[in-house]
Amino acid sequence: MAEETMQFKTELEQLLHLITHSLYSHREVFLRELISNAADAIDKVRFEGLNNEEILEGHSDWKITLKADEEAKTLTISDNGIGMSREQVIENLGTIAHSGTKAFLAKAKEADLENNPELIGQFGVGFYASFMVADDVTVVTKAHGADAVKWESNGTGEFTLSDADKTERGTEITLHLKEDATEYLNEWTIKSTVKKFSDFLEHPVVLLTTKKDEETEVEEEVEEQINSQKAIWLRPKSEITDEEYGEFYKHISHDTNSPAETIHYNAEGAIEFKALLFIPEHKPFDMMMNNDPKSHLNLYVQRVFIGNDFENLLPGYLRFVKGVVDSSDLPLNVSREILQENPMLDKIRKNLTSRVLKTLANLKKTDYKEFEIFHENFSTILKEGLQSDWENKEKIADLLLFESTNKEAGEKTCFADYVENMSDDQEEILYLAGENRASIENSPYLEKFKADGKEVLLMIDPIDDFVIPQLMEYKGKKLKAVNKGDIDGDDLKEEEKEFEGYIGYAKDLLNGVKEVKLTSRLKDSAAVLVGDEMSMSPHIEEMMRRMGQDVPPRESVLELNPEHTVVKKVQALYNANEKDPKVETLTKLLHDQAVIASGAKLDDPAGFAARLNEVLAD
Ligand SMILES: Nc1ncnc2c1ncn2[C@@H]1O[C@H](COP(=O)(O)OP(=O)(O)OP(=O)(O)O)[C@@H](O)[C@H]1O
Repeated sequence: MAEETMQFKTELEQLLHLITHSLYSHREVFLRELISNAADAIDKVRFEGLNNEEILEGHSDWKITLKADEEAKTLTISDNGIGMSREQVIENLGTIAHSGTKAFLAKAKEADLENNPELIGQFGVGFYASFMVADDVTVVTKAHGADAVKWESNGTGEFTLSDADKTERGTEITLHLKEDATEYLNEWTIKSTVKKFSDFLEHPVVLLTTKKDEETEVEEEVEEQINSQKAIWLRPKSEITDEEYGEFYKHISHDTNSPAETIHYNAEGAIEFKALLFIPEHKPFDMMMNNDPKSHLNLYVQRVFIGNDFENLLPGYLRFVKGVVDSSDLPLNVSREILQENPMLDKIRKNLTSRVLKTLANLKKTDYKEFEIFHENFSTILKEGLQSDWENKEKIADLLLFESTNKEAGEKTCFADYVENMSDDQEEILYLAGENRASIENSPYLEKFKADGKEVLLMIDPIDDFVIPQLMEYKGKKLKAVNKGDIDGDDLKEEEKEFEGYIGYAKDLLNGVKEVKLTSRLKDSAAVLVGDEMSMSPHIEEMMRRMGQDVPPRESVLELNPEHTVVKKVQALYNANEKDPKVETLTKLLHDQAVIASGAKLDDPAGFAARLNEVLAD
């Protein structure tokens, strides 16, 4: 096929511009990216070869080869992996921008890219990192059953494709190094960079150098393996340094920080596997950018990489956990679909889940400060487990921290401490969910409990209102939202007789109110709206409306404080003359203020303003 010139996709062009113009420091990451692509390509062909040996073409001496040519100023990275067909080259290296590219571009603009070159890896733009060090890149590649093809570009606007005469499957990437990047021709630099980033890679990384035989003066190529190739998760814990764990974590997570916790163990017994898991301290960028609800641990079977998309390896609510699971009990030569169904995976999941939860519980006990950082970043995700993992509900609940009426803003407590501090006569765990602490800490819903000296948990994470009710109870104590349903001892049946007429009037007058009653739950406030036990809190309804979702009309109970001057006044006015227009104005105002205090929005703010002005002018 004739030579063909094609345009990069717009986003890729922008990306390349950024890479070539902004990235001068930490450029060594290009080698990590290219070597990791080569390793992925080998994993892919090896995996496909399990069921279709033909594809291997008798060529499975897996190897990633680096070769520096001082004269030509080129560094070549080659592999005998899966290779690419012409169509795949066009797609992968030019026209399809990975979903993360846009996000990367947005982030790169605001971030100081020069000091954060890790962004390159975090957004899956790996191959293009080549242009940090090269002004011209050539890719020659051949896939099984396809013709070899050559891709070439100087990273500005377009790339060319032409035929190539490569005969063996695999990919060879030649970087023509920029004048200021020739250090990557240096043997020592190459070796130390590979050691740093790719030492644990399962496949050998070899360096080809030309050495002159001192006696014969004949030049010959020498091949030297430069990575130790020891899968870190297979090595004994005692031999692994924190740096090694840290580098490996960064490699698989694309995080730039060290993990909060490292979990490394061998499971033995009913099922045998090795796991190396990391709990991050902060949310890595990729997690902030996409909302994938699944976990992605890397699954190996007898050291062969199988994939990172096995949903039943770890539940979605632990998706912040990064790591590797390697099992020798799972069958190797079956399709991914069949493997996905294997009941062993469920056993592994149970084991991993309980290990992660135990580690978090231990972190909470031994390093509360570190745990708080973890909680700040990941508790919203963790809470999803209250809904989906009934078996571990209480263990998850034990890991949750909440603000409370007994603590200063920002200070947290947990269910266990709450229950510990409950007085003997208190039967329920009380909580109030809202948008933020400031908007709920003076809420009328809390008045009675404050007066009685009872602690109320203040739940200000938007997910709380959805998931906390699912917990139902903790250590036998029922959970009770103080703005929903009845509360003990708030009935004022006797007094209600006196207010009977007015209560009936108010109920008929007000929209969205299914019942009006008197309450003793209020001390300073005049009125409050109370939802059904199972209803959503008004602030959640508000949030859903803002997201364009349908919210069914709410029917609440309006509770009035018979001790309050305004309530007394309106009742007296009603008794004197039920047609007095002030009765209507004041009743609506009582309702308006209860709506505002509940965190909901007024249906008719202009009407409220008019009513308020009427009263003020009186
Ligand atoms: N050595 C290679 N052999 C075969 N295919 C390759 C090779 N290098 C890159 N590719 C293909 O090109 C695609 C794009 O590579 P690139 O490094 O830009 O992103 P990625 O590897 O998918 O993402 P990430 O870098 O985050 O892992 C790869 O997904 C792969 O399909």
